[in-house]
Amino acid sequence: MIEVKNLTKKYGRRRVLENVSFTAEKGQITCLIGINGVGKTTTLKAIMGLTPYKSGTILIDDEPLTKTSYEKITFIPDAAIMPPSMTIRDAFEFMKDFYGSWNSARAEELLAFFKLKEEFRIAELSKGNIAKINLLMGLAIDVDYLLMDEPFSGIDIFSREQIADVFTSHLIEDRGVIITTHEINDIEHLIDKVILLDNGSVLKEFYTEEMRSEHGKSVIDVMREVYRA
Ligand SMILES: Nc1ncnc2c1ncn2[C@@H]1O[C@H](COP(=O)(O)OP(=O)(O)OP(=O)(O)O)[C@@H](O)[C@H]1O
Repeated sequence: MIEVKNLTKKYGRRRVLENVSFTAEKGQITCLIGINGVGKTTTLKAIMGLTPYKSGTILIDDEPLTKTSYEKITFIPDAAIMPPSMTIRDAFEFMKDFYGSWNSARAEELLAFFKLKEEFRIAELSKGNIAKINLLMGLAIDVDYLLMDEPFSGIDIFSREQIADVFTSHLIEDRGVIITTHEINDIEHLIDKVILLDNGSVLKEFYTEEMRSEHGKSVIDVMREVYRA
């Protein structure tokens, strides 16, 4: 489990996260939702140790982030992560050399799943295909937790559907996933847990199934209540 407790972060004098607390379990998809600039990416970066924070605790399977926890967790950003001059084949070779836990068989399977070819060059990929390659790179490392920043943002409906299919396939296995989004429509059915953020604070944390069965509300219903209040 990933536990974020009372995370507070400032950029200069500006407070961008204020006592943010939530948990994300293994085997579940947790979604950080909020409009642009509420602090979703900053939260993911703090979990990964990519940005310092003022106060708070972040635990991964009950332990603070250390060199060994990096074997447990990976971050999939929303921009190209590989140099544009590389082909997908070069990128695979790079990842294989860099990560002991690179799973070549899974990478090949994902490449076929997304109907991409090894000879494609990163520079030539569309935004949707960049998103697929990023997802592929993250999923092909054998880690327990995946953090994904806006995996569905700005890409066409068919690519979204393909990416969504990965979330319901064996390719995710029993890993814990945290994704950020400001558009919930297409992915509501995939999500186990929701964290609603606003102005750097958690407004509400809930399980989607519980919300549906006990209160008859969808994520969008709850968002309307919370954000319009
Ligand atoms: N390096 C930085 N220096 C100063 N301020 C920053 C920096 N990075 C982010 N911020 C500010 O911190 C706040 C939170 O940014 P963050 O990127 O976490 O938001 P977000 O919810 O991920 O937004 P988006 O949906 O647009 O990606 C924003 O107001 C942003 O302007």
